Amino acid sequence: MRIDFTKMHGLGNDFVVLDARERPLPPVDAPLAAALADRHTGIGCDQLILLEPSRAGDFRMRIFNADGSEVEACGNATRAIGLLHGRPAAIETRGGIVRSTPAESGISVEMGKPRFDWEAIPLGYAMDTHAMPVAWEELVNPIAVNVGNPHVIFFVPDPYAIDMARIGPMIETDALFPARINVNVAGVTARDAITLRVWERGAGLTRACGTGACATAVGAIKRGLVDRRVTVTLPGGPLVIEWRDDDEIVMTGPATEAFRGSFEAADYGIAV
Ligand SMILES: N[C@@H](CCC[C@H](N)C(=O)O)C(=O)O
Repeated sequence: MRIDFTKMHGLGNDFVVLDARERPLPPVDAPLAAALADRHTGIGCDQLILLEPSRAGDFRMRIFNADGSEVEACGNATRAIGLLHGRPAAIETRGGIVRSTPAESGISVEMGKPRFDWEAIPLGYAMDTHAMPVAWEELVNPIAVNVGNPHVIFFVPDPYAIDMARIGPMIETDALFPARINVNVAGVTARDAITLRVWERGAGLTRACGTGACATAVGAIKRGLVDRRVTVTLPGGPLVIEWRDDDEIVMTGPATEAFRGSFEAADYGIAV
């Protein structure tokens, strides 16, 4: 049995998309997701996206990191799936319903409302999440926010001076974060501009992270560093993030289909 996939990306954060909305597929579990995501022995991606029918929205989007872990939210994948769908969609995720709409400059997504309480991040114990009294080497006093998935944000003079490949995994797996965490290092360059790099939970350094851009913009607004509409520039390019007065975070940016293909189920140990 051959299984079709679509390879997509948002600013270079790349996805293998399996579409089970119309026709059921064999179950996807963590080992299968990790095998398909492997860049040497599989198709290769930062996240595997599985689309399924939903009662709560137009369809459900399940998100697996490259290490196989299933997670709640993915901003760039939501834009990619919005592009694939071709019209406005209410998309059910583990993090809640998100709404994508085609826009002049790509796809806009209503990502939901941020949460700042320590249990919602989640943290391992009670702490002020707006100015956390913690440090990892030169990374100090972060802010933590959950935008569907958990993020910690450090504001630094130059994000490109931080050795993220070394310090990112240390923070991601610190006991303070029982569900692990996405690690953002951000530099504010103007009232409407932020430079950002992200060490993603379960995927490592990616070219872009949509939820990271949302969390960082919200964190910078909370600290009074930027205005409520800001361009966040990642290694892969810019996203525009607005934190509206009704508390909703709106992300706008590009999404791209790279190619379509198929694989033999048996090659990945899928019994049919
Ligand atoms: N690349 C994504 C985030 C994917 C999930 C994340 N690694 C997590 O574990 O929460 C994005 O664009 O938001």
